[in-house]
Amino acid sequence: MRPRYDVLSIFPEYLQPLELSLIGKARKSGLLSLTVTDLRDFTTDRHRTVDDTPYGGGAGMVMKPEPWAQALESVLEARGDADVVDEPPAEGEERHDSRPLLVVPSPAGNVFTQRTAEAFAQERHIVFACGRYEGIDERVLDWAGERFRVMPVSLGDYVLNGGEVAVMAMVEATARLLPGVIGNPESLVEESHSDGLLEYPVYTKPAVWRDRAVPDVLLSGNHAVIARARRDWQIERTARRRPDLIEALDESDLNARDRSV
Ligand SMILES: CC(C)N1CCN(Cc2ccc(Cn3ccc4ccc(-c5n[nH]c(N)c5C#N)cc43)cc2)CC1
Repeated sequence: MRPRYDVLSIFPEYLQPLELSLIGKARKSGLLSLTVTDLRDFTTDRHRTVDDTPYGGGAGMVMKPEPWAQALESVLEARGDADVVDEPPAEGEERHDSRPLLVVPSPAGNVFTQRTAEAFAQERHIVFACGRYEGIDERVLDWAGERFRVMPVSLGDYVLNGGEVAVMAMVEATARLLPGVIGNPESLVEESHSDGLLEYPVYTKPAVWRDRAVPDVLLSGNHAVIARARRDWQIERTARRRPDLIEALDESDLNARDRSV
């Protein structure tokens, strides 16, 4: 599967860093397709207006619905597989919903986590709608629900000025899970959050740096003991920095991790 990601924004240049590094290489080697489109290309007035005053009053401006509908319809037409018919579901399986996923970054969205990134990495086509101002006219999300699976998503409990930063993070967190994007897939296994715990501390040469030595256990060559030490450091670090994650892991889960070392 070659996933397709479309990003709609009034600041397309904001997404240029996605042309760099591993994601840029993945695009160039055809592991994924990423297209960024300027929402203003779907306006009709000479000022290329995308916003207007809010009904009901209040501070700020709201993004007009029509440019969004035109842009989203254009993305659907460009899919080129509009006539794709979903294969009938196998016995006992749910019917596959081939509608693309429309991710709408929002302070009011469900929080994006590693689980969300893993789910996104299974998607054939994701459209990311970067809002600005006070947000997008709510009717757009309602209208889009006829053609997309609509998912409001928040990067976290803090306020940004728009959706672009969130989309950068989501695309990176998702694309790095795709086969072939990260050189060594092993490095995906022991990452923070991949197993519910924060990752262990890492060290490299020199063995002693500014009077600080690498923990002896890492120089022992005993892989079972090293693995055990790393697990202990993960649990200790998680308990100290993210006790909420420890609570989310039940006792048997933690013990199972210990047994697996
Ligand atoms: C009372 C009245 C003056 N209040 C005014 C502020 N309102 C909340 C409000 C605040 C900022 C923005 C700016 N903005 C526009 C599109 C957009 C997309 C994502 C995010 C965003 N922020 N934080 C995240 N984790 C996000 C994600 N993902 C922010 C966005 C939009 C909306 C609440 C009402």
